[in-house]
Amino acid sequence: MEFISTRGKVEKIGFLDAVLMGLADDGGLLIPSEIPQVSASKLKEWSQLSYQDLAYEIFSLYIGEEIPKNELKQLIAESYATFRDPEVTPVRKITDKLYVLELFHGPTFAFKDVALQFLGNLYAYISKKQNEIINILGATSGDTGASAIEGVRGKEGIRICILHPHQKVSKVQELQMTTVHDENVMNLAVKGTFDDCQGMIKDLFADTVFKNQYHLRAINSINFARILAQTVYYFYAYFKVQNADEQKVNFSVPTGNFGDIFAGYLAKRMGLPVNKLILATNENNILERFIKEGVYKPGQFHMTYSPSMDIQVASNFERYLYYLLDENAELVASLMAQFKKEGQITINQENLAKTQELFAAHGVMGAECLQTISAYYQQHQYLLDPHTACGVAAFEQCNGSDEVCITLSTAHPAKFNESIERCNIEQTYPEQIKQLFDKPQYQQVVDNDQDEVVELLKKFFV
Ligand SMILES: N[C@@H](CCOP(=O)(O)O)C(=O)O
Repeated sequence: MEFISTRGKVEKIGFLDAVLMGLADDGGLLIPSEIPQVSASKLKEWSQLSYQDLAYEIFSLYIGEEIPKNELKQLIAESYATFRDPEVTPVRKITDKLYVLELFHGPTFAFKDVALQFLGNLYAYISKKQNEIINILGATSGDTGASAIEGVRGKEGIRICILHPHQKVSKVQELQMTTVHDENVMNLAVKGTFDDCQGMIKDLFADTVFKNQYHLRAINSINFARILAQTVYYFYAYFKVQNADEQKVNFSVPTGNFGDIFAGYLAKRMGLPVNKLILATNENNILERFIKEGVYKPGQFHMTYSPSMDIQVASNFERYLYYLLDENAELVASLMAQFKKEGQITINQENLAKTQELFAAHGVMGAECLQTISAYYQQHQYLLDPHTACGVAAFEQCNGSDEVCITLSTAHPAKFNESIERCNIEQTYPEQIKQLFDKPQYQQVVDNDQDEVVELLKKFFV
């Protein structure tokens, strides 16, 4: 399998090089040169597999011979041995129409662990095998940071710096990142928004001289390995809910950076018979507006009950755009340049219709989010975190009467007690989260200033 850039200006590279490159050197995003196709008979075989065996089958399609079979199996086994549920990502039936795919059984109680436990181990593997320096630079609106740090903390040959928006993540998210006092970890709290943090790291990755000199590696979903690992649970969950009366299966996906839902899109393109992808978001609803109106244009930033989705510019939108525009890299490059200059992309009616055939969207406002948490707690004794609540509210808006829906539960409610308390629900923290409150924090608060960040990175990355 070879990888190319959405902007068409990068030579084809293999999987491991794509992982190391992170953001494509031409500023685009890496994607497989062809999407592997999975036949109906293969899907039937796969439906019987454990999570780990399924991950092995799917990863192999993209990794080929680059990692020997036994070593890949070992990497997968280690990555999912840290999960608290033997199924890794179990599916719970809530009603006849609604299933919840619990993605929060990993070390940091968020879906990011599913990919980042693997990517952390993969980086350690590459560092050892190829003697590569791995200096990770990432941006987070709360979950990715903690999960990436947990994935690589203490690992030899790896350093990690995470930028998060100061005081714009939940207390537990902040503690998960900043109570880590390992020598290879640096947390920068930027006085700005997640978009500022993501903008900064994207600029630094696009500066190929700086990137290569400091061996910058990505853990955000700009890295294709993240997307790949996240496709696995779409297959796994689909197989769990396939029903006797063969109702269509939708997925409702809380999303900010378009990465998780893009993984679902990729699964569908590989041959998984997903019906509709329901995009759930909050007041920061650029993606909802794109799906409903065909205009991609950042709006006003809002702090919400679901801070991980407080994002205006969604990284993976470019990957979708590439496929929507029939893999026309030149057109993608010119539209992205236009976006940089004019701050907006508008697609034509034909492409809007294509988008709406596959996606539905609902931006869930604060009151609706809290109402959904309360209602599901009272009626089904199931406590949703605020992001999952947005997913469930979007399911209620967008699911058809002859369809079932799997909502991705992206995080454990204990990560967002600020919102849960507003519903007058008292929850018990898992022990790992309770302990965080007694630990000292290590972070540097910095201005929203790229030069200041660069100076700190130069000292930290060797
Ligand atoms: N919601 C994310 C933002 C970063 O997204 P990613 O999928 O590109 O890592 C977070 O919680 O940090």
